[in-house]
Amino acid sequence: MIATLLIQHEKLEQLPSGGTLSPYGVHQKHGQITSQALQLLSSQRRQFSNTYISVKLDETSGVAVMKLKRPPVNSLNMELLTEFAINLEKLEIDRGCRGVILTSAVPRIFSAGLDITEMCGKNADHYGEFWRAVQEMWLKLYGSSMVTIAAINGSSPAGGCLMALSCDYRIIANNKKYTIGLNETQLGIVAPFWFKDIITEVIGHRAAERSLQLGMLYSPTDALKIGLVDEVVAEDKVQSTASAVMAQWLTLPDHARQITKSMMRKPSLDRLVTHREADITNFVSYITRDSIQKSLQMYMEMLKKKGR
Ligand SMILES: CCCCC/C=C\CCCC/C=C/C(=O)SCCNC(=O)CCNC(=O)[C@H](O)C(C)(C)COP(=O)(O)OP(=O)(O)OC[C@H]1O[C@@H](n2cnc3c(N)ncnc32)[C@H](O)[C@@H]1OP(=O)(O)O
Repeated sequence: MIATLLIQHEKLEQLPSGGTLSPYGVHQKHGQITSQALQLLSSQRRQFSNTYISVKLDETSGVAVMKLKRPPVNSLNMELLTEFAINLEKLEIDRGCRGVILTSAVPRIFSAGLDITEMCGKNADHYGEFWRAVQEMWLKLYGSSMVTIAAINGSSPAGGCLMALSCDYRIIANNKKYTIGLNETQLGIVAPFWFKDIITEVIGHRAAERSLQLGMLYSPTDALKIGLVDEVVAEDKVQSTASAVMAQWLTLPDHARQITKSMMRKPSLDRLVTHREADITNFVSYITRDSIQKSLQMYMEMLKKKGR
């Protein structure tokens, strides 16, 4: 028992931020064994935090709450994406964790999507590396065998919406100011095929086509109407609803649910895995176009003006 806990704890030890997805060891430092074991046995919660992600795992329920914490808008830069993938992988291999609630620590924002500054004014190698990190985040989240619930406590455009779409269930706060959707065309860019595939899976072909072409951002109630989210609840009920839904999902045997989830998601995952390198090459050649760089720069200027 103690040995298992020690290994789990080692798996969950804080990794330095900005690390890579390389495997990490499970060797324990001998001098720390007793105190760590005692600490673990007396506590049902484990927490760890990186620069942009915090995780709290409740060992009694087997549910982790993962929060994005990159103010002002949780835009997804390379470091956050990498930390996200590492933390999710750590939870994935932790036997004590069966479900993850994904939410934001930043008021009024779930995530503003990909950090546009990562896609502007950099070189091709950077864009390639960045896109690989975006793919990795998605493969880990969409491919997770755990129950994943998005507790959307703020606006969630583009890449933020993709994260929510990749979860098993979406709960959004009932606030007209919050919007969610894949608005890429409004930036003058195209959502890649796997963004398109996932929104189509969730809301159906007709709604996805309209939504993607027009780069639509929906209020919570409109998002519910088209099935982009599963539930709209009062702002102060988002977390408790997420916990209640999670408890319901976790009443099912993991084995049956996981195989079913995998059956449903495997074709989309395989499509990206098979075309991963081509997708990176495509992204780099697309994003380095002068016209695309100009569109993104203009969009950033517009955002900055609006903020003043
Ligand atoms: C043919 C083949 C095609 C292949 C295609 C391949 C690839 C291309 C596709 C790439 C996919 C892209 C996905 C994305 O996620 S792109 C990002 C899209 N995101 C957005 O459009 C959201 C923009 N932001 C907002 O709408 C708002 O900021 C907000 C999230 C609603 C929050 O509003 P508010 O609270 O009023 O905050 P501010 O607008 O004042 O923003 C505060 C500061 O944050 C900066 N900001 C905002 N969003 C981003 C972002 N996504 N990236 C970087 N920075 C961002 C904003 O400029 C403000 O900065 P300042 O304080 O310095 O002025």
